[in-house]
Amino acid sequence: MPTNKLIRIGTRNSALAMWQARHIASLLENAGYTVEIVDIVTIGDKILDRSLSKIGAKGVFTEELETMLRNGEIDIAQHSAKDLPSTLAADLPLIAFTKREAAHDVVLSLNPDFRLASNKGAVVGTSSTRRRAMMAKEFPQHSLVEMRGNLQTRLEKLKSGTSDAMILAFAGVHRMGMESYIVEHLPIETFTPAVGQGSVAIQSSSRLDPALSASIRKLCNDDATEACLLAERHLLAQLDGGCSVPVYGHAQQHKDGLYLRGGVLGLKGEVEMVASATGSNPEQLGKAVAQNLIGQGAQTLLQDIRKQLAS
Ligand SMILES: NCc1[nH]cc(CCC(=O)O)c1CC(=O)O
Repeated sequence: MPTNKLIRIGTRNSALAMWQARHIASLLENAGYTVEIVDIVTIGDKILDRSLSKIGAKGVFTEELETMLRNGEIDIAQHSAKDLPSTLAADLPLIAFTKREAAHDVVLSLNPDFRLASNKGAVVGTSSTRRRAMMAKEFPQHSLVEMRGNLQTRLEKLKSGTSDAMILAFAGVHRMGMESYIVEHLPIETFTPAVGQGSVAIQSSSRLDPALSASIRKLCNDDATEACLLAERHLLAQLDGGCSVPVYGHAQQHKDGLYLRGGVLGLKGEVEMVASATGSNPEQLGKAVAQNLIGQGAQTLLQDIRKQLAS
């Protein structure tokens, strides 16, 4: 262990982010480090009256933590890997990805018998363009409402009758102990998760002591998850995606190598481009799947979508 035994972890202060920061803290404390959690309220947490796609800027949850990393106010920052832009500044690398939780989406409702397929027409809450597009494609009978805010806020909205059901990532629901509201687990094939969903990423400054950085990586990184996340993130970077456009990507370790499936949907699910491949090099795999999608016209579709979201 390096001589500097105190590690300061920067994090958003939502309950989910704090859970994740404590998770990282416990991995480090188990190895003898002392950890201080430095929590902040980000722009993304302050602006709740507009959808993320309308705020537009990438990194509304990450920029302020990046500044603190650069200033040396924190040693590492933890982020939901899903919330990270596909490309980061070269001086602020990701040094670890924690073992991924089940990555799928789930449906929450107060009605235990609620099912998306058999219900004839309900109000379903979601804030992501990916989930909206998938809903429009798979279950067009439902109407969709914006559900922003942290998971507790969204659960309160559900309880107050804002919607009959809502769609969330299993990972967050699990971490927040809200499983009792899950009425349906959505299949990875039709509701393929967002890039990075379910894993926690650790970002550092390139100025961090290399021995400390290596030690943090050793304690927190899961190699299999990292390979998947790198493939997914290279896919997203090639498409110039981000969490505000309806792009998905999910990699899994199969017997014959790393398998990556990715796609882009029109905002109303009216078109979909899908591609998949197997490989051993995450970067090459991500780029290959992206190239396939680009060959199908993904970039034109995404340009169109960005215009529609901006207006
Ligand atoms: N965009 C918000 C966000 N960022 C990460 C998670 C869930 C936890 C994870 O994917 O690791 C969520 C909530 C959700 O989409 O349901």
